[in-house]
Amino acid sequence: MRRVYLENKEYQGARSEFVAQLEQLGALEPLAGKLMPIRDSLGMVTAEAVVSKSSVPHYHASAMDGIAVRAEDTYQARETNPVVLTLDEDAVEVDTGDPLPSQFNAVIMVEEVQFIDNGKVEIIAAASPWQHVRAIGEDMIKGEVIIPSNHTLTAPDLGAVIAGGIKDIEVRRQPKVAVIPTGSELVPPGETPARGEIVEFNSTMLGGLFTQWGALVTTFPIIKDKYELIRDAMAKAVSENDIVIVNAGSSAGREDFTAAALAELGNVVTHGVAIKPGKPVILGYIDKTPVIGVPGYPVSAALTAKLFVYPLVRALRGQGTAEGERVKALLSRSLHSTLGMEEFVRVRLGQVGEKLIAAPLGRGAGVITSLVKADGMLVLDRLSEGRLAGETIMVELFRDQAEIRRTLMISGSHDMTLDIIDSIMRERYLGYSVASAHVGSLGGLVGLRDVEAHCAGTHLLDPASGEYNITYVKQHLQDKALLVHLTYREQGLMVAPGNPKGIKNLRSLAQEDIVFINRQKGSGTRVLLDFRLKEEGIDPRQIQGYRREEYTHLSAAAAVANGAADAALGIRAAAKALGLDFVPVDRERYDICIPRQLMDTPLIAKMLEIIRSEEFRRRAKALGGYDASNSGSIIWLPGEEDQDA
Ligand SMILES: Nc1nc2c(c(=O)[nH]1)N[C@H]1C(S)=C(S)[C@@H](COP(=O)(O)OP(=O)(O)OC[C@H]3O[C@@H](n4cnc5c(N)ncnc54)[C@H](O)[C@@H]3O)O[C@H]1N2
Ligand code: MOO
Repeated sequence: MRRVYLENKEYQGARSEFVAQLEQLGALEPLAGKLMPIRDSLGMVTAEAVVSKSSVPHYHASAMDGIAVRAEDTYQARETNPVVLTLDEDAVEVDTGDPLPSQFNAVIMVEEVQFIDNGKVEIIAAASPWQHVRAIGEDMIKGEVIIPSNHTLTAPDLGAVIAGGIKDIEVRRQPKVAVIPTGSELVPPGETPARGEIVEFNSTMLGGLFTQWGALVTTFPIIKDKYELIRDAMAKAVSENDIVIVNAGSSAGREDFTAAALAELGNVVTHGVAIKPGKPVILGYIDKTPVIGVPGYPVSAALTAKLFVYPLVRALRGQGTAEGERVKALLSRSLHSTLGMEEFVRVRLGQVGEKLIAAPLGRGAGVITSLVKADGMLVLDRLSEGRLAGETIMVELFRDQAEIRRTLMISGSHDMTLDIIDSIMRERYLGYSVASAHVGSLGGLVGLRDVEAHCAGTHLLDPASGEYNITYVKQHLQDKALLVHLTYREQGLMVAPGNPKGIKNLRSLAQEDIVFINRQKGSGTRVLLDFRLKEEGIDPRQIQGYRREEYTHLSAAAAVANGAADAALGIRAAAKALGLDFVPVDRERYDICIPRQLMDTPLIAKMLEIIRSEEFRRRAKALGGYDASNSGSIIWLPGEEDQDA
């Protein structure tokens, strides 16, 4: 019998309920302390306050190189009335850190002392008592608390503890967390997966997160989707660990056993929370050990670990709850969300003038690279159906803002050469990078009106003139922006290797035995196709598959590669990437539109330098189908006569 019972609990409520039940069991008490050498304690949490065993300094010490004196002897000293002191009687030479001889109470810096003959010195200014002296206990006093309890130890903390005369301190035992990867389709890292098999990587990612959070991680070998195996692994893990994570098998599939096994051995508090991704998460415990079933998709796994496991690790370590830093940002494009679900969206961030712009990354729960690229994460409230482009949203930061200010935000149409700009930027200017927010050519230009990116990539053909981009920039940005050329790229028909159907040109698409796949309306490629069909007098209705649409060059290429279509219009680089043949149709101009007010900013200057470099041209050419020989030339400046590259 297949029993499907996924709840849909509200997130905050589900988390509080789980934590409350664990607290009631006494499962979240901070772990006991153990004595540990201070040198090994970085990042550990103190189990008790650390009290200084000695004062620092433990003697009155000279703070400067100079002479120790009795302040009273110097009170009469003036420039007009120098006081002469006899060394080894009224004064004694000392160096920084030396004990201050007991008969003295002040130090005069050597620069202010005039050495004269016969062991005499002359001074021309009065010294005040205790000047340039580090008195006993200036830093810490014996018996004083140097480090409080439940404090996460930093590098200066370790120094201070040693200065206080202490070698070993009581730090909390690190929570032991077991990670059990499950799934019959999984193969260990390094093996080549057959069709239907997946390389197991979640346990490495999850283990890494738990290690960063201060846990000691044990990773189990891959457990097959067999009820008894999962149950037994869970039982073993619980007996040896403080927290147990079972990865995958959390949902409603025929081989999803985690919840049932947990129910047999212990208690399931919640199965299913209204969050996206991460919905099928399982929260429960066996005896006093929390057991969390995190979903198999990597983004769901990482997110549910952060939402539900991180607070437990912190509690066991004796740390309070932690909230990441949140800042206001403007959304670069509209996002829809499901009413009733709290949705977490990874974003790239860029600072454009005064505005922080958030560009959403891929939302699929299986897209682990969205976590790799993310600068932060935003939450779409469960009571909202989405947010519009330009709305202010709160973003939790993953990177510091200084780094974000070194990010060039390019919106508009995506192109593979933007990745080259990013690579060169990172190689030449450490800490700098490029974030691209794909909103389509037209969307990019419209966004520049409100300066929501530093620049935008565009390849919009004006069917009236046969010219690229200029009309559109004039129309949407008037004299507020200029156009810089990036590259020409070849558009053509992507066909199966060897071109088995003998496709020669656009006219071939009208043949009965040819199945085409199109790009979405509004894309530059679609505009180009329709323009050329009209030019050649081909009726779209003659083309089989004209109404089937793909959204990117690569997905159109993939449709040809897997036989779903015989041809698609796209750039040569996409055909090359998927090993397809290519029948050239046209060359289109891809330019970058830059708001005038940003022309002199360092990020734009760096980009221009990069796209004018030989290296950029060479790497673009290597992609196939690109001609960047004029990259960086100014195509159009407002107020000037139109000109072409
Ligand atoms: N009918 C329904 N189907 C699904 C639902 C649902 O509510 N009803 N939920 C979907 C959601 S949301 C998620 S998330 C996934 C979670 O599924 P499971 O936790 O059962 O995980 P699996 O199906 O076993 O795996 C999903 C996916 O992730 C890959 N995976 C698993 N473990 C690893 C690993 N250690 N390393 C790398 N990749 C891993 C696995 O191969 C699958 O591709 O269910 C949806 N379905
Ligand atoms: O909720 Mo699932 O975790 O989106 O992929």
